[in-house]
Amino acid sequence: MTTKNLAIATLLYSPDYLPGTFTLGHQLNKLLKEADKEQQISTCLLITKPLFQNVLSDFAREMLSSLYKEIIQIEPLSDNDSIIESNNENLTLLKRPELSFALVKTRLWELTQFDQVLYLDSDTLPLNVDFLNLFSELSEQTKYQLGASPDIGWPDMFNSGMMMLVPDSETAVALQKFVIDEVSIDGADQGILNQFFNEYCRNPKEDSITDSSQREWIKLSFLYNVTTPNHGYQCPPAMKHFGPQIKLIHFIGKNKPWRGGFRNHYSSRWMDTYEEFQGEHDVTNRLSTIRLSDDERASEPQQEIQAEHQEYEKPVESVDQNIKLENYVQEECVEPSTISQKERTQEDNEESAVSFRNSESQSNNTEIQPEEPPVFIPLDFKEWLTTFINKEKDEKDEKEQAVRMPEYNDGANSEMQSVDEEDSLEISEEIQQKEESREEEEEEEEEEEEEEELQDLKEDEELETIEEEQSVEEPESSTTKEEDISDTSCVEVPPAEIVEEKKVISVQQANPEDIETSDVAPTQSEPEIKSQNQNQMPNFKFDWEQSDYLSHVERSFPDNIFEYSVE
Ligand SMILES: O=c1ccn([C@@H]2O[C@H](COP(=O)(O)OP(=O)(O)O[C@H]3O[C@H](CO)[C@@H](O)[C@H](O)[C@H]3O)[C@@H](O)[C@H]2O)c(=O)[nH]1
Ligand SMILES: [Mn+2]
Repeated sequence: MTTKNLAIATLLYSPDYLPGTFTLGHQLNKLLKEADKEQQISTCLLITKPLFQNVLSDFAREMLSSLYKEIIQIEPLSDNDSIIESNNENLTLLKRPELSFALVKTRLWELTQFDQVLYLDSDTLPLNVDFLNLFSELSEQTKYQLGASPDIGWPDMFNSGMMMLVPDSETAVALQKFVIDEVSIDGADQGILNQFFNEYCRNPKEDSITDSSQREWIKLSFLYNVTTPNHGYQCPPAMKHFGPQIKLIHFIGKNKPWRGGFRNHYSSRWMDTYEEFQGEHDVTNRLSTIRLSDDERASEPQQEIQAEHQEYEKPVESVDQNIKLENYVQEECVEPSTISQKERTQEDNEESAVSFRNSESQSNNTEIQPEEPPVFIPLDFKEWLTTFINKEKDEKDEKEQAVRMPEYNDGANSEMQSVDEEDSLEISEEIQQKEESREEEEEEEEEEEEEEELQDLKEDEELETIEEEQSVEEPESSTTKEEDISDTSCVEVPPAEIVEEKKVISVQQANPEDIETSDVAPTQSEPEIKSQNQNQMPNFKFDWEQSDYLSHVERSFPDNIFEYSVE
């Protein structure tokens, strides 16, 4: 009997998913060791070439290389731009423009050095060794088959965040041709892969593939890819029943556990694993170069960093024990439609900023400072900026760093390029002027919005008891009272940032003067405004996002991350 070459693979094409990629790699190694399958099953990371070579720091590259046995650098698909263009309409419905590039998952079929591959999104977390049973369950899998669990959004389709596949060059070619010829249902990989492998999604008339009838989706148990959040009406009792059998959890949607936008039993488990990874890989020492602005230094986040350091010195345990599975079943499964988004974010921020780790100090702190929720800092952001992103080029010229990208999706060059310095400065001034006048407009708008929100809040309170009975699709939709709730069952109400003009900004070293000004300017530091800013999560772009593919990737960060200076 010949032994099969098996692999578990994941994908990374932008640095903001690094925390997921690190945590997954760490967890995979831990579980493979526990199952004594380190030698039998390889791990590999598919990473885009420009990201690996030009964007990531040496430290990040080394870290990834130590976590994954193979680092496979991939190129965008040929015709990437036209593919993105043709899928734009459907992707807009999904409201996840950053996923346009996820079609590159079709390159998984090129990994013919392996006989079978288990693909996992970077936002997945295997919970125990049982997920490895997939290899024995599908030991007879053929190249025509794809193993995956149903998607909760449309259960006749599979979710493409966990897939068992048999790499095959012919399939890879056919699939990549299919991507060019067809429009994906969701504008990204999940749609197209379903259209290719899943008979429910095939269009016999338009289907130009010769042997498409042989292709087959093998429906796997949902326990192998339990997606969260899940607001399905069956979720609470099902979670109670099936919860202990879950093998892998998948944090779908825009809010990822490392972004801190939501919190439940599983995001806490993810956070514990992330901390465990950091503790074991000495990431905290790298973080010590972070310098906060004077104002912030005296306040909570700095203490939080110190607390983090102390935390890593002792063995990591599951510290966030106050969020238990039962709580998840009772509170998190059901959409808390009675809480307005604003209140929700405020709550989340208070919880997150106080500390994910220190549950004791959490209650104290929220009691002490109920009026002033501390600034929420996405932990990972500090790492991207200080540790994981190659900042060398930028540091040469501070002015250059202040250059703002001319237009969203502008300058779509096929190669990663650095902006010409002089041009950049001219553009910078021009953009700065535009930005200033837009900021003024935005301030006025914000004031109006504030008034509206106050009104909304009152109405939300009145509606509270009625809404408790109703199931609403997504948190974002719960505040938009103008929308007909019945319409939201399928189509999510656009969050503020989608409607808003796209903001384009480059990451720059925080200018101490700016920080002072912004500290003085009360309009920006009002807790209410901060909370509002976080709700809106505008889309920022980094200087290095000038390559062709990265120009399509939208960013969502809270405004206040730019208040931190970095040495
Ligand atoms: O900016 C990004 C976005 C995605 N990814 C990678 O691509 C994967 C897919 O993106 P993700 O945010 O995980 O998508 P989901 O929220 O899980 O959305 C669903 O829809 C996507 C588009 O069809 C599918 O790729 C997912 O598997 C499916 O679960 C991630 O896990 C990463 O591995 C990046 O590296 N950078
Ligand atoms: Mn995912």
